[in-house]
Amino acid sequence: MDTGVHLQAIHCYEIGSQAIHQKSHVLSIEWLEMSLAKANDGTIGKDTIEKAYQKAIIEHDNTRSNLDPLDDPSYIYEQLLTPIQNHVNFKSLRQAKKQLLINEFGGDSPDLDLTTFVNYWLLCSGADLQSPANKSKLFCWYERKIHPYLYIGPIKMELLGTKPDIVQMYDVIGDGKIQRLTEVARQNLSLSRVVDPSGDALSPVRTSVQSWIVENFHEEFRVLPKIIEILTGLNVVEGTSSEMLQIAAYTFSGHYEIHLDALLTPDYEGEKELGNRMATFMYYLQQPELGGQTAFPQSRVATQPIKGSAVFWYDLLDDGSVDGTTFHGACPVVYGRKWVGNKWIRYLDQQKNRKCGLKPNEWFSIHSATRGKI
Ligand SMILES: O=C(O)CCC(=O)C(=O)O
Ligand SMILES: [Fe+2]
Repeated sequence: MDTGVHLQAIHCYEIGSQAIHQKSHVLSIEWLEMSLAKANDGTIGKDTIEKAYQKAIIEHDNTRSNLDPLDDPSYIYEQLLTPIQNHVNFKSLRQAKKQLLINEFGGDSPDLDLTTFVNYWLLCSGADLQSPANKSKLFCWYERKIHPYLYIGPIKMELLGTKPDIVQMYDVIGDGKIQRLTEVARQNLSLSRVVDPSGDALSPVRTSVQSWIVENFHEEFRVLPKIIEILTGLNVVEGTSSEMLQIAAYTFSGHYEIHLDALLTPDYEGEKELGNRMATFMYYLQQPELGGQTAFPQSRVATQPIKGSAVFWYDLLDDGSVDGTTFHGACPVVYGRKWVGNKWIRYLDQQKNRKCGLKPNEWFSIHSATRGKI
């Protein structure tokens, strides 16, 4: 959305300088870079900006050196910037950082590393991180084959990323149902929590409100899990093979930093009986004007929160172990409101329908899965 209002070099400088005071290192460096890029507008001397910029880099690197890298990666870059800045092959620090992220990306490590974290923010800012080779594997199609129902009403599906596969399905829920779901959810909203080892916790990592809907209690919603069964080929029976429907709403700046949906605390309620969260089917129920994408750093894609669509991916590998490449996060909403509905599908009840893979921990491949593999 272009509002037609543009910041001048001096504005970016002011913001960058404030950010230095507040020790927001990433922000200060990026705003000062922006100020440098605009310096020709003559609103402030280039030397002044340059001085502040060097100061920001030194402060960043000092902080970086004194910190346990996993302490709080969100306000520092994952590497010292001074040596990169001195590297002759790069025209700008911004370009160097991007290249480093891309070089370092792609390892199989299931751990949340800093690159994953930074890529989340890059994706949220609209960066295109998919290589042409990646993109050549993507496609979209009308799904008509996986269930007889779809012969009459095929569903538009799009493979948006691979490893892990991320599929968006369009027009899977209509405006009437969306309105009713949000009405019912509103009666019972509370601040979102995250699952942590000591139980549920409020956290700045997740800033939204949410409520749970038992679809079975509402005649009008009973059809919803059945539709998900048709679309995914999985069993989606509430309480047996899936959880209740979680509705969450975000307003300005609301976000959910990268996380795994699969549960890592083995004695978490319900996990033993139902198995872990095997797959996520997430509806977009209301579309913000700007922001609010869902970023998948490993697949290098951010899905757009298009109302009425849903995003689907597997959180576990074939053998039931957690797929550490499924880190994802809700990007901050910049303007407007966003509502989503999460249906988490559990592992154990799927065994009857699902063919085992040939390797012990194979990745699920969604387009072949939806074409009848499972
Ligand atoms: O809102 C989104 O885009 C993602 C939400 C999410 O990942 C979650 O609730 O687990
Ligand atoms: Fe999630």
